[in-house]
Amino acid sequence: MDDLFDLSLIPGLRSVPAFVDVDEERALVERIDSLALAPFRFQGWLGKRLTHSFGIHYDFDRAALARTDPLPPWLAAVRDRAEQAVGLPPGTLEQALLIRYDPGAGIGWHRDRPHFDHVVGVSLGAPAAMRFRRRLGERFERRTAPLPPRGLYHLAGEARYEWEHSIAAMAATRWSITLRSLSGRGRAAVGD
Ligand SMILES: O=C(O)CCC(=O)C(=O)O
Ligand SMILES: [Fe+2]
Repeated sequence: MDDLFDLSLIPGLRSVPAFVDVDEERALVERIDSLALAPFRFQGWLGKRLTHSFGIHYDFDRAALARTDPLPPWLAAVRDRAEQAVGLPPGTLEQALLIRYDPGAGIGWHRDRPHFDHVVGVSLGAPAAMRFRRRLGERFERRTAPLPPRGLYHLAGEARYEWEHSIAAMAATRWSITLRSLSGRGRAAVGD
């Protein structure tokens, strides 16, 4: 874990700058693009980003969590390495959410659903930045973390639970692999 470093921006936010190499990035992008990516749905709204989930599926329309197709081998391999990189036990990151942000697509301010606990992301394609904010009285305290292509980030603790995050609309295409563990609430929701 020597290459995992604390961005020092927010406790709980850590990164691995070159988690995948250029050849692997190209292969992963091809794999993601070959999936049936669908516009992200939120309470009847269609988002601009395209997504596909494995392992666990969260249906925002029905606010229900359910098990879905297991991670295919190429994705399970990334998941296994990500767990090792951040020091989580094997099999902890049960959900993989694949996203393609075409030009104009981003993700608005949010905290990830309470059904999930650890959040580990891998960035592919165009560089982006993850913006963080947390309310401080009348205003927001803000931080910005770079999301370089091929890098991994880990959100836990304060960065995960006390801060909201967002990504501004992209100018060029970015793909991401977001791996998440289930919280106690999430495990109860899927019937574990
Ligand atoms: O694309 C990313 O790296 C972040 C996605 C995200 O924040 C989410 O799906 O909750
Ligand atoms: Fe998120």
